[in-house]
Amino acid sequence: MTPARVLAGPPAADALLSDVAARAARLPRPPHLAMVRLGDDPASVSYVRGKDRRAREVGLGSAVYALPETTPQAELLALIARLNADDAVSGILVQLPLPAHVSEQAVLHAIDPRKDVDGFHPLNVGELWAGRPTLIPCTPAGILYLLDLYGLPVAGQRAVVVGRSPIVGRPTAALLLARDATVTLAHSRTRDLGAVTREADLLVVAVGQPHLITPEMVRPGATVIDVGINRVPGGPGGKAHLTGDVHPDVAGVAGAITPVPGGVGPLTIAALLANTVTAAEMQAGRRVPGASAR
Ligand SMILES: Nc1nc2c(c(=O)[nH]1)N[C@@H](CN(C=O)c1ccc(C(=O)N[C@@H](CCC(=O)O)C(=O)O)cc1)CN2
Repeated sequence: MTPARVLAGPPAADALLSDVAARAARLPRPPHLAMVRLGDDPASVSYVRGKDRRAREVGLGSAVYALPETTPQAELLALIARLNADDAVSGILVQLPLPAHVSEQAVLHAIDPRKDVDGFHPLNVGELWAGRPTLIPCTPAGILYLLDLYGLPVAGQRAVVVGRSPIVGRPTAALLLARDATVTLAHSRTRDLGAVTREADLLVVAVGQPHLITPEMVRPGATVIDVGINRVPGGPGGKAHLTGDVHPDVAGVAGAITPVPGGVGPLTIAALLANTVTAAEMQAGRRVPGASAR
């Protein structure tokens, strides 16, 4: 069997970002993204820094509110209320995960749904599941953009999503359904996972378990989207290295596959900036909400 086509994330992210820059330039003022981070978790620091840098590169305004890990929930909610009320702010993002003393639900519910560029507010979640256009979580939006850019079909495909997280698994299933795929959502209690994944024309894996998906679990020729970002020991110089939820040997069976790193990850940031421009367009009365679920 010929090795799988590699679906590289960076060129797809660049294509999306050039569209973001063009749309931002057509607005009366640059869209502005406000990001809130609590604590100094190295991965969160790096992701927020990447979002801030990319935002500025494409002509968006960006501000990072880096708060101590011990910040009381009430203080965080007060900051969100100020950002909600500030007309200069187009989009608000609170980087996850949050420290244990802060309720993720309280925080995500507090963000104005029109500025919810992560698509995590229950109103936006509900609109997505209803199949209506709305602000869509960034990794799922990035996955669909990647599939479209590489010309891979979605409508009518048997899609299996492994993982039911609110950030990736659930919204990806909703989005694939909105795009007319036949969707199965598998999870940690799914019996005979291999039998389920072998049914997939399109397999999306987002569980955070290194190499969970092995070649015999994949239908020959299937498209495999690996969302796992696992830091495991054994990299050069004894350092940790990144690996996905999909075993590298799956590339010998699949028709197309995303690498880790350099697959879906870069699309997450590009999709966030696309959502920020969408939010700004909506606020400027230039766009019907979202218009990107289908
Ligand atoms: N408020 C949010 N919090 C989190 C989200 C989110 O969408 N909104 N997603 C993840 C983290 N994340 C963005 O925030 C993110 C994850 C991975 C990447 C990425 O580019 N990954 C690279 C590898 C980078 C590395 O070395 O770690 C890749 O896959 O090539 C970007 C953004 C959780 N929190």
